[in-house]
Amino acid sequence: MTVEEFVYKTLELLQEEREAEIQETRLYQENVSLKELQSKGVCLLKLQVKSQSTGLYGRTVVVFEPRKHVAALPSNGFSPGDILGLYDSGGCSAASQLGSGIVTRVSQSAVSVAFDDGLTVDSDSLYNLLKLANDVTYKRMKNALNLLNGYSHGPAGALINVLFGDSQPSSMRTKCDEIKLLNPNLDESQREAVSFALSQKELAIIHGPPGTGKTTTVVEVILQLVKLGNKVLCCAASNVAVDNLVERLAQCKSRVVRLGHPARLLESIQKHSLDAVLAHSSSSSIITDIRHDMDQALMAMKKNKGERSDLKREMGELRKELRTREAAAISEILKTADVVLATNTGACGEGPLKHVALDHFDVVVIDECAQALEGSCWIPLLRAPKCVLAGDYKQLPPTIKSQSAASKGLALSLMERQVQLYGPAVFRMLTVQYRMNRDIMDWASTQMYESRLRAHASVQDHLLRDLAGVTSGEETDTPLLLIDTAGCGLNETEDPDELSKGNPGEVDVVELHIKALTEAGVQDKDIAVIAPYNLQVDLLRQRLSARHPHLEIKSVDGFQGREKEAVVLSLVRSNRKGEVGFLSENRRLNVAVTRARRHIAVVCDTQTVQTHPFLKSLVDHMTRRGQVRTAFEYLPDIVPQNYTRESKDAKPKASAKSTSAGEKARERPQRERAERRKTEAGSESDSKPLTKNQDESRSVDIRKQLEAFKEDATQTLLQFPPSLNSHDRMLVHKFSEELGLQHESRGEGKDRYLKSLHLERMKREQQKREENAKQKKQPQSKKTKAKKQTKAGVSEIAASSSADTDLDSLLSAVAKAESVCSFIRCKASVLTLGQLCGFCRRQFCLSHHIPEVHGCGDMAKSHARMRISKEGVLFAGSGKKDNSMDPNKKAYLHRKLDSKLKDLATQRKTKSKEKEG
Ligand SMILES: Nc1ncnc2c1ncn2[C@@H]1O[C@H](COP(=O)(O)OP(=O)(O)OP(=O)(O)O)[C@@H](O)[C@H]1O
Ligand SMILES: [Zn+2]
Ligand SMILES: [Zn+2]
Repeated sequence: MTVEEFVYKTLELLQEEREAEIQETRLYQENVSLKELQSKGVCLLKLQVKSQSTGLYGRTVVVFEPRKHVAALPSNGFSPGDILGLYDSGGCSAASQLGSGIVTRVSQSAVSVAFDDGLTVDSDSLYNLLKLANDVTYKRMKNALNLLNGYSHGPAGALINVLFGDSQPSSMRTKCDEIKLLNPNLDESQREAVSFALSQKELAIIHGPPGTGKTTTVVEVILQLVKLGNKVLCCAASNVAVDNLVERLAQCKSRVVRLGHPARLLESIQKHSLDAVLAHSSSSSIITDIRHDMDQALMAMKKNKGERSDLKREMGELRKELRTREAAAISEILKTADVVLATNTGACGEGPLKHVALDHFDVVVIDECAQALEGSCWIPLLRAPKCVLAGDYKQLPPTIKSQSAASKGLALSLMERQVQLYGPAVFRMLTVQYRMNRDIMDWASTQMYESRLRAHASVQDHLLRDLAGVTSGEETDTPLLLIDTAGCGLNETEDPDELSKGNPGEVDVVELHIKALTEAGVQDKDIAVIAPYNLQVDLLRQRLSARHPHLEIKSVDGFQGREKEAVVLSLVRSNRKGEVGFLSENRRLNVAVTRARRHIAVVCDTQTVQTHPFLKSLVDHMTRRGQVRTAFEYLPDIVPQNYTRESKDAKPKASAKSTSAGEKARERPQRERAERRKTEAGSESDSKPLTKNQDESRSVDIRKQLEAFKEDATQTLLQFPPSLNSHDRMLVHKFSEELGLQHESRGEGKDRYLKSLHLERMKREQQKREENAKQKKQPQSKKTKAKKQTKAGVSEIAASSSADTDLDSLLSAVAKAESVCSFIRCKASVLTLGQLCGFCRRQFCLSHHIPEVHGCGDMAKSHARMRISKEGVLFAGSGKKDNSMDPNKKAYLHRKLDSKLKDLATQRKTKSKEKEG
């Protein structure tokens, strides 16, 4: 591709992207409810002011937090440097904007925003924040691309030729194999990368997979370049990455200056910002004097209307003087600095860099290059004859709104384009990683990095149990844990209006696993919970944030560049079609998994996600190298899809019926087919630990044991030895569920055993216990847990006040209960935007209408299960196949199920009548 073609095409794609963004913003402001905006992560509603202060060179910094009863902010796409509009809680229309500011910090519980214009906020009011589209970036990219197109003389001529394939990259004549490293700890691959970067004449790429010390290497490259007398311009796509480099370089005593709005910089970095350096420079007192004079002139202008024109002239002169003085001071500062750092777009020619010559810099270093639009890289690139690009194009590319622009090439980063153009001749890969236990690393290494990664000895075997204060146990001894929800009916949400996806059942499992980890002594702050969907992130936060305030719960994209000791990944997707949505982006899964240092737990429906080969490779890896559990082990009361057990309060007699011999006989052939399918799928790849035959005979064995136990009325307990591996344990659970046997795991580690109890025997026991309890006249029913979370509903109010027979107060209580959300302590009005829960028939606001949120989760789940069994999915593992199920058979099952349900209902009615009578 020629420069002209590239520029032409990129400008067009950027335009398309820009239009998509504008279109989206317009949609937001016109048709979409604020609530929806919030769920898309572009706005935050009804925030209160936590604090406001003057800081940051005269700017007002306001910290916003959610209202008192909300534990955490909804998941959002806000990051430092974003431009936000401020609105009162009424809306987000352009007309009602109170001001705009820049995000300085975002945590799970607060957002800090710096406002330029002395704006003050009212600490009693509620505010909305909306992310504003920012066309400054576009303008700068467009400028740079146009400059690139017409580039004739400037320092980057030879570099441009290389980057467009017009001339081959070359290396320096003087070899520098005798570099004295400033950091003696660099490993072989890092040294090689440093020496390669120094010896290349125009282009060097450092490919740094997760945890391989890319920043460490880039810092060494920069320090070496400076030692050789080079002036370095160092850029990255994000403010965070730039600040990280500033911090590391400053530690090494190099003279650094950070360009950019001080509000966008980390506090520890601010002293290196141009503003701060300027304030401490020798010219600063003169500049302060001039500013002072200007302030006085301004005051005078306000007072003496008559002398205005004179004062105006004076102001003009002062302003001009200020500008020349400042320019001289800035120029001096930039020229004496060794390294100037900025974001790609911050390195534009209209900013402070206009005060240095175009050929001032010798090398441009771009970190995180794979996360930047190529257009933005051209802003700094035109300023030097050589560039060093660092990053990992196997992680997520920049976020692009327009799918079409992305697929037409906008998502291709400069780094990846060069690797495609020249191959190994222009890059060195870092191959020792300092983060992950090798069992975690191996999957990513094989799938993404040609099996070239090695785990450093300091991390290769590290486990959670090696952390101070953490006890050894099943959870903390394993680097890989797969919690399989297949066949457990923990389906993803199916709201067609909701663009995002959630999975409340997986939230339950994640909660229990977090509990196990923290009980073993792992600290909240060392655990990340990652989900690919914002809705799931919100459900997880609602459940976990209050109890674990330091637990980070984020989307995959929000975790790029980070690491945690333990990562719990909820993959969310669970559906009969095997749809995996944007989990199918391999790089997203790569990022998610490679955040983990010592432990990763993946909660997923293997049946659904295995339809995608890359996801399947992860499941296979975890099955082979790690522990596998089924969600049954976590949620003992979930019902497998093959086994229709009625709701808990029904009588045991009915339950015996539902596993009648006739029904079992009908299920068996289907189950066998499913098993066959499973082993066939396993044998397609060589990934299964057991051969097809071994696997089959193993499962037949276990099944026989369980069946024999069930037939034998003399036995009440069957124990399995602790030596059972995790796959076998899963089989025990699966078959026990299918046969209607109660089962549980007891003990820890080696002492662990699994026991199965005959369900009917258990029920008999329970019945006895219940009868005893009834005789003791226990008034409360056991199952009030769900109701506890909600306010007294209409029916309960009626019950309590009918005692007073005060009809008026009853009516007003009912009216009130109907106008506000029924969730405890929530005061949100439901008059216009309420949602009726189909299970408890109460009105909830949009934050609380999801059954799982307000306590109807169990009912929703059993409802969903019911529907699934109606639709013909009758046993674990049948999720995909049933499309091809014989329609006659399906109809038959359908009728059968309906009549059974009717039976149960009449049984229950007569039972309760008996009780009353
Ligand atoms: N040669 C080395 N010897 C020992 N530890 C190292 C070495 N290089 C890097 N590390 C360690 O590895 C971790 C990651 O390093 P660094 O911060 O440079 O990587 P990064 O580039 O920011 O991360 P990533 O590689 O994920 O992009 C740090 O804790 C660092 O101390
Ligand atoms: Zn409800
Ligand atoms: Zn509510």
